[in-house]
Amino acid sequence: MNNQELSPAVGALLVGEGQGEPPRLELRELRCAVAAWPALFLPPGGCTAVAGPSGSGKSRLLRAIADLDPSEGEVRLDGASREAFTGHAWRARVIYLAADSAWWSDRVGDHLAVVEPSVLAPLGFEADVADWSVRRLSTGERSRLALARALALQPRVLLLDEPTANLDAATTEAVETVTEQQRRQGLSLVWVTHDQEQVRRMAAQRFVIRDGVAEEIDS
Ligand SMILES: Nc1ncnc2c1ncn2[C@@H]1O[C@H](COP(=O)(O)OP(=O)(O)OP(=O)(O)O)[C@@H](O)[C@H]1O
Repeated sequence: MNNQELSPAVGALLVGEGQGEPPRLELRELRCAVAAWPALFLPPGGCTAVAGPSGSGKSRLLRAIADLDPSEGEVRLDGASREAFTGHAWRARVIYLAADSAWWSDRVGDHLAVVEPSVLAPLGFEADVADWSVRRLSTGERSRLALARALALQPRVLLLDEPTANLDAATTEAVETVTEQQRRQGLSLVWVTHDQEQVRRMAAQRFVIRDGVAEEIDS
């Protein structure tokens, strides 16, 4: 088989293999109950966008990568197989950020591993947000604080499920700025969005789920 016969994703995978450094996140033949992702090569600091019709399996695939749902296939982090991690250790490094975040205590600060002003301030919060009640949060505040909560755990990969769907333009920009900052420090992102302008701004790689299969499309 020559390189022209390879899908773009598999081609990138082979290029990455040749460079010696393992990808931050690598998928081979990942399959969950409703969809499959044949190949993904995501470098440190990289961002892959995922689109597809409602119900096509975007959330389920992200949950499968995070090991929140059962799946088959190979998932690697910095070259290490997911099987080498406990579920808890994997999910601390590969965090799934749901579109509708769950909160288990009424005090915001109880959810933050650290109160990090350099993350909270660009998202529009001061450190006293730790004392806020979760019940008072608007939808957009919940989304932004869920992002801050995830970043406080210093993940290696963040799986973002429509993180700006409920946000206005200014707040969307704040989320993109914070995630860009984190990418410069090596955080890798898989970003589900229907916003094509956002895809152009954020992602070098793009996948679309067609007939239950994530296919790479030209960037
Ligand atoms: N726990 C579950 N058990 C069985 N089927 C499920 C479960 N969760 C989701 N599904 C189904 O799997 C399919 C894919 O759902 P998923 O939430 O991944 O879609 P999506 O592409 O993220 O859609 P949207 O853009 O509307 O959020 C849907 O048909 C959904 O009804």
